[in-house]
Amino acid sequence: MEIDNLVVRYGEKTAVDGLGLTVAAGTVTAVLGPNGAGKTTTVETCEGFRRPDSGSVRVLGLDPLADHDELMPRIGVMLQEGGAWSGVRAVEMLRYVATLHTHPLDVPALVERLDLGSCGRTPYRRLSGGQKQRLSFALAIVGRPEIAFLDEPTTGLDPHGRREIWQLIRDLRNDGVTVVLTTHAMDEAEQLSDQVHVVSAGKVIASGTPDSLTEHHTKSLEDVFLELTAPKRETR
Ligand SMILES: Nc1ncnc2c1ncn2[C@@H]1O[C@H](COP(=O)(O)OP(=O)(O)OP(=O)(O)O)[C@@H](O)[C@H]1O
Repeated sequence: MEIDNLVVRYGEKTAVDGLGLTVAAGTVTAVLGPNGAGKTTTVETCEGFRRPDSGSVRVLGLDPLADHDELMPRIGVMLQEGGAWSGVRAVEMLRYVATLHTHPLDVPALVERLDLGSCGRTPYRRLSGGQKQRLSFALAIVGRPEIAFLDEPTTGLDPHGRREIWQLIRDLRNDGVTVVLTTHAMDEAEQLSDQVHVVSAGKVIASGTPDSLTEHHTKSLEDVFLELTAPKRETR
């Protein structure tokens, strides 16, 4: 995936301001940044949900807007919220989405791994936050995507759910799937990613492997992040 000099505005607000990054196939990339840095907007542009004001985005060599129909079956998307109809039952929704794909994952196995069995007949709107999160993850991967975009995949999960999702992300990488995730959990980025990009005010301000950014783990990724994104003080 390649993003080059991307600019996305909401009216007067420039959410993404000349952002560029490349994601190598078969790797896990974490996009970190303070609230409002432009991560979700960038990812949504890659998914074809937003139109760039300038710059370009290529995903699997395709333009997310012009090649939308060709790209959509090949990508998996986990949004920060939503993604299912409020009245639909959890497992029904997963089964339905599986039928839209040619070679879906085995739904009962996915239900078991993500512990969705006990809430399988619960309407989406009545699921707990963690159950919604696990269902959204399942919906993103059930179609065996070539690239999975995961927006804060473990926010609100208990430690068991978090570890299960981490393992599933590792399994995706082992199967050759490219994973792009946004997260505020520094341990998650450190544990899972091959490459980290730190975004601030709509631009990439640092990139590297967790090892290089933490200077061979002599610092924590959280300290590196805090240094990089500290508000600038006026000097007189
Ligand atoms: N639909 C919208 N209309 C207007 N402004 C928006 C819209 N979506 C996002 N923004 C603004 O664009 C900026 C970037 O938002 P974005 O959601 O991309 O950031 P983020 O890095 O994902 O933040 P967070 O970590 O809080 O999820 C923010 O200032 C936000 O208020």
